[in-house]
Amino acid sequence: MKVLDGHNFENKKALIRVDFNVPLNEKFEVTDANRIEAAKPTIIKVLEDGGSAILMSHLGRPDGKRNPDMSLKHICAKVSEVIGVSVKFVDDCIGEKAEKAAQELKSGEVLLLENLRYYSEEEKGDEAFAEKLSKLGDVYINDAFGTAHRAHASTTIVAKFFPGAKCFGYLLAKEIDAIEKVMQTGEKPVLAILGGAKVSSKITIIENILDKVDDLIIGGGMTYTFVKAQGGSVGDSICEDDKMELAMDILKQAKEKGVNVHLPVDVIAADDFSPNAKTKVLDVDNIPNGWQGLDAGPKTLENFKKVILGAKTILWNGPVGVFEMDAFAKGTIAVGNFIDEATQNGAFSLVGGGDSVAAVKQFGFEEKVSYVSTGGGAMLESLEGRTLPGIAAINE
Ligand SMILES: Nc1ncnc2c1ncn2[C@@H]1O[C@H](COP(=O)(O)OP(=O)(O)O)[C@@H](O)[C@H]1O
Ligand SMILES: O=C(OP(=O)(O)O)[C@H](O)COP(=O)(O)O
Repeated sequence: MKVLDGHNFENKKALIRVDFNVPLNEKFEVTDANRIEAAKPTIIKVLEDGGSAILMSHLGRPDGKRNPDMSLKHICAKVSEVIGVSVKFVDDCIGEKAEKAAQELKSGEVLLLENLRYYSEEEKGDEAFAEKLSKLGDVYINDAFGTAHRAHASTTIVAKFFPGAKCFGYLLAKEIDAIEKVMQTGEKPVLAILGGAKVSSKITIIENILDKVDDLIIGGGMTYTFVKAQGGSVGDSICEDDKMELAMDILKQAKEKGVNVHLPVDVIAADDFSPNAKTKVLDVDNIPNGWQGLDAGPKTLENFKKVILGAKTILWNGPVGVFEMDAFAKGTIAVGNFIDEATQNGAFSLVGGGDSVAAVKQFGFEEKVSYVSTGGGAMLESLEGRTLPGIAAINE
């Protein structure tokens, strides 16, 4: 892997693609600086070597127009605070103004460029636009894992203008390493816990990981398609009838590959999809009409506990219940606690993909698992086994 450590940035201007696509409140304040903190080690390495850092990112989806609500100037103060260096801002990312600001940058200084997506050329992966970006730095570093699944000008195309002078930042390297630990080099038994709403959105991941794991826990809304496919009654639970054949095929493939699949045996069922619904514990395959399964039941959690505590490598993607409602969050919290215990016992645990991180943060598991990914879509695509264009561009 072409990592940062092999480079010395003394007197170099490093053009760094970061993912500062962070949430802002109505006063345009950063409400979660995790992605900024995650990019800090790379920026500090460049500065400590005696180089300067030019940071480029997108924020939101302005669709090729200058939208002041999505200006990166809103986050400049936060970046300064996190990095501990006063960050300069220029209200463009290409052209004379940006080039002048980059030129004037001295060793130890940091410049933040305006939103890349103010130009439609960014998302189109336009070569001329990428070349203009490349004029700003001597070296290109990609540290934007959250955007590594996009073949955009700043994440992918720009790399070709830096032959021999491009590398991954520490964050991207850490994300790649975490994925490899689960998918290739992890100590056995390797366990994947897949939850979330629908089978259809996880199917490629399931098929890909069947070759990598020893155990697979399936939870959340996906459960009911598997249960109904095997002849169970799921009542009003979320179920994709058109995916039942696929569910049976997954179970068959798992058997052939020697993967132990663990499905819920009981559920917390509710008479309404609401926080105030009446609830009762029911067997997963005997849910009457008028009731729907919204969380894992007690026997299920006992089973999950054994499997999780027996695992040495754990991947967790997707909640096992409707965690947004307190009444149906217990299963997801319990799974988080079991993963915490397994991690304390020496297992490696990775959480990521989609909105999984939201659940982990809500319940304070961030510090308790080995690694929480900074990428939603990028992690999902990695778990699907796809090569991310942002990663390929550095390796080429
Ligand atoms: N039994 C269930 N019935 C309906 N929705 C569920 C159930 N279990 C989990 N969910 C929902 O799944 C959603 C997350 O699904 P998904 O987006 O696929 O996960 P992720 O984003 O983590 O990959 C959550 O909003 C959660 O409420
Ligand atoms: O936040 C992001 O993606 P994520 O919400 O899937 O983690 C990235 O910054 C990518 O943004 P995009 O999905 O607008 O290309």
